[in-house]
Amino acid sequence: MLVIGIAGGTGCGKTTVVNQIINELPDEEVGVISQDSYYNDLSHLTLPERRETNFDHPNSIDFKLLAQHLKALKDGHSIQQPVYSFLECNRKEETVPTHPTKVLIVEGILILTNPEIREMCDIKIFVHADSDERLIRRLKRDVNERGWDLDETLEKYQTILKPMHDQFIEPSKEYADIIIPNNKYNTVAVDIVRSIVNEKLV
Ligand SMILES: Nc1ncnc2c1ncn2[C@@H]1O[C@H](COP(=O)(O)OP(=O)(O)O)[C@@H](O)[C@H]1O
Ligand SMILES: Nc1ccn([C@@H]2O[C@H](COP(=O)(O)O)[C@@H](O)[C@H]2O)c(=O)n1
Repeated sequence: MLVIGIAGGTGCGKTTVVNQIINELPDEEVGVISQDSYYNDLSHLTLPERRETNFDHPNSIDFKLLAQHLKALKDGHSIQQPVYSFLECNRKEETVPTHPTKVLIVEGILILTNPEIREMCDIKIFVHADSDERLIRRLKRDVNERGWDLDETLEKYQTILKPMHDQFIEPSKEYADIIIPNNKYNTVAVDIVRSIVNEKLV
């Protein structure tokens, strides 16, 4: 199994890049695991308390379970991947059966901050977009899709997202084998990664 780790700050375009890479590739050959599925279970908190959580700190992720699942998939075993609700700020009851594939992409803001996960990635990619681009994209998404208002999102950016990005996410760039500039759509970089994936699939 070829494991590709894809990190980068919120709104840099990780999900978009992943979709461009896997577009038209057979589902049974290429799998995707999102770090978001592995946010800690916060069922003991109320929704208002969960909404106050710092979701950009490495401690917000159950990296132990993620590493365990990656190892199982690499060893050829299926896993039950947790499902996350951004509206509820918590894991759902249901899980998704996820089977081993020839290529596995693991994506998330904090993927390259964890030594054990880094160790399991054959190729480490960091998607870069400038902070103003990322803030604009994030604002649109939080307000239109995730039930936050403008002021809440801006405050969260200043008090959590930016400090966590500077402390944990940006420094993890040094571990990347490939950095994809993504202020604009970068079809050349995506094609290079697609050709690496295709090589593994023949
Ligand atoms: N290169 C790009 N140029 C303009 N908009 C982009 C680009 N890449 C992604 N987007 C948009 O920015 C938003 C965030 O992208 P997404 O892929 O979800 O980022 P991430 O997964 O890193 O948070 C989405 O609305 C997406 O369509
Ligand atoms: N309940 C939550 C959990 C996380 N977030 C934010 O998601 C961001 C990571 O996802 P990207 O697609 O942007 O990489 C992260 O910055 C968290 O703040 C959230 O809004 N709500």
